[in-house]
Amino acid sequence: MRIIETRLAPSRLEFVRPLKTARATYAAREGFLVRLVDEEGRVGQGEAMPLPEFGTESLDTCERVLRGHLARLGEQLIADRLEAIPEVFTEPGTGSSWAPAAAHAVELALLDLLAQRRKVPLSQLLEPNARSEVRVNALLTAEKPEALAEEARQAVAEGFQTLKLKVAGRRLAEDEARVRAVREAVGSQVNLRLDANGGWSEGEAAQALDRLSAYRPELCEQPIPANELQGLGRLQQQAPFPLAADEAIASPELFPLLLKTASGVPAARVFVLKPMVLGGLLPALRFAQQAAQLGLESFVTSSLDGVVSRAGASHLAAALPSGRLASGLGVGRLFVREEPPEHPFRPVQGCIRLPETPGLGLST
Ligand SMILES: O=C(O)CCC(=O)c1ccccc1C(=O)O
Ligand SMILES: [Mg+2]
Repeated sequence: MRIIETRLAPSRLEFVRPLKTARATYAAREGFLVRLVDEEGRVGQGEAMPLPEFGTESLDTCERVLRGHLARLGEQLIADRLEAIPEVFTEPGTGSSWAPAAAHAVELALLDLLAQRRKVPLSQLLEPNARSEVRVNALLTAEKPEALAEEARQAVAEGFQTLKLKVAGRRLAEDEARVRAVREAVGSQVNLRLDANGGWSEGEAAQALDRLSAYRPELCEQPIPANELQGLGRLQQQAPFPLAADEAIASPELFPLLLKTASGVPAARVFVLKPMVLGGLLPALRFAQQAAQLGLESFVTSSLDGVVSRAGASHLAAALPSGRLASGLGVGRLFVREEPPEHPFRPVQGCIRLPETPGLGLST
């Protein structure tokens, strides 16, 4: 394929209310939307929404690198093969300019085009046996136990079977009251996922996981800081339920160490794949396949980004080796307004049913 036109537009998504994690509070998300037009007039869409706390480049670097990628795109003939796509935005010999959000945007727009050219949904370009729907979790954002319980009841009434709750950054007794309130509100059949965003020390985590296990969590994301891979592996050996590495998967260079830490065990039983952080869908898929061969599971989440990225992440989720764990892609309702406003990637009954149209399945 040949790219005959490229477009870059800034994008900003305002949260309905600020989202607090153990590490940061977000009022809005900012990034860029990319459009690539091929020689037959098809339009491929991509999006970059950097999240520097998770190891991506800054907004400024993202724009600079993205403009460079787009300038080079017009100068080459790109083979109509999956393997050819990464070569477009990995400049030979410049390993230092790792800008995953910029790479994600270009990769996604090219994948959208390639899938349209092959006349298949993006999920099937990634994996011929991709599933046709993905289950998603509801992200609960309230702070107090009573408000959380109400939010949880409402999510279950809307059809969500997996709820996710941020923990850490406050006293364990408070978190215990919050987790208990949610469990009591929804009963034993709903999956309750915890996310500490690295907010505990190893000792605190051991105590918290032990205490919170009484409420039967499905898993806990990132109990301790991202760089403590051996500590995470140790905690997982002791923990009464699965731990999930999230912030720890800061770049593809770490993949081998996550699957086998210095002590010989994997860092966790589950891996959270954020395509924006990993530089695209293809590196994320490759990692999930390696993990699955070792009996380790993965699920996909957005990094709180826009419709275009979540559409790509939904196709990736459908292509993963297993769809058992719900994906973190139901965050659209946290934003005041989205672009495009109408799209098929809104969960219905806790499920995103993938469009059958070729490519991403987003109108342009
Ligand atoms: O999983 C979800 O539902 C949403 C994704 C999410 O929580 C998230 C979004 C941005 C940054 C970090 C995280 C996280 O999982 O820690
Ligand atoms: Mg997380």
